[in-house]
Amino acid sequence: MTTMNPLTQDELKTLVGQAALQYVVPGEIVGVGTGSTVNKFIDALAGMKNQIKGAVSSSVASTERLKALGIAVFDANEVESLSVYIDGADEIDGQGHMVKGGGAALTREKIVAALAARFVCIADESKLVKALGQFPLPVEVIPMAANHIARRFQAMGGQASLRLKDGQPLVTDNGQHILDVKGLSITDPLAFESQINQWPGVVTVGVFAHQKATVCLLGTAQGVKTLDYSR
Ligand SMILES: O=C(CO)[C@H](O)[C@H](O)COP(=O)(O)O
Repeated sequence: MTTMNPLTQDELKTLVGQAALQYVVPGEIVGVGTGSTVNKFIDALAGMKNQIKGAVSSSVASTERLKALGIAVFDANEVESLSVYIDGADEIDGQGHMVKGGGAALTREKIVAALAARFVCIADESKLVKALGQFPLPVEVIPMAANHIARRFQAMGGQASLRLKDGQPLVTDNGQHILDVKGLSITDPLAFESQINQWPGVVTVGVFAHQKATVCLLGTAQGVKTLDYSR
């Protein structure tokens, strides 16, 4: 008897990246997220580039990949709305609320997601959680507010650290910094997102509850599972 090898995380990402093509509307512009799972989607999208008008991208990295594959990239200001936005997540719960920003692109991701009627999340099954909060929460902040915001998180039981790259504070595509916050309990994602977004100096908090997923294509050992959050 032969035993089947379980799929690697990379293979699961490829599976869901390809599965997301079914949500791309021919003739339209598609919203494209950021990250290693989205990279698989972008590679698959290249196979249907002649059937779409192009993409609106959520990061410099995704823009470069799209352009390298011959897919036209539009500025978000050039589009009024999108039928669909496709992106990964660091965590997704049973209601479609997500934590995002592991790739530091959360602000542009939220902007492009806000333009779209549907958010299709693509993720391997390790991202599905009962409650958000295990993955350190990314928060994009104005640099001069970083320490003040870190102290506010500390007062609510979190530990915030400035994300570094090559020993220096990481600078986002928007010229800002990222705090990664551990130890938070996010029991009400909608209320939490609204609360943190009001703090002076917060550009974007990485909880996506107001722009939650409509559908999640989850890569599992049994294949792609579709979680529908639209009802
Ligand atoms: O929010 C993101 C980038 O800011 C990504 O969607 C998230 O980090 C998941 O990335 P990956 O597909 O590489 O696991």
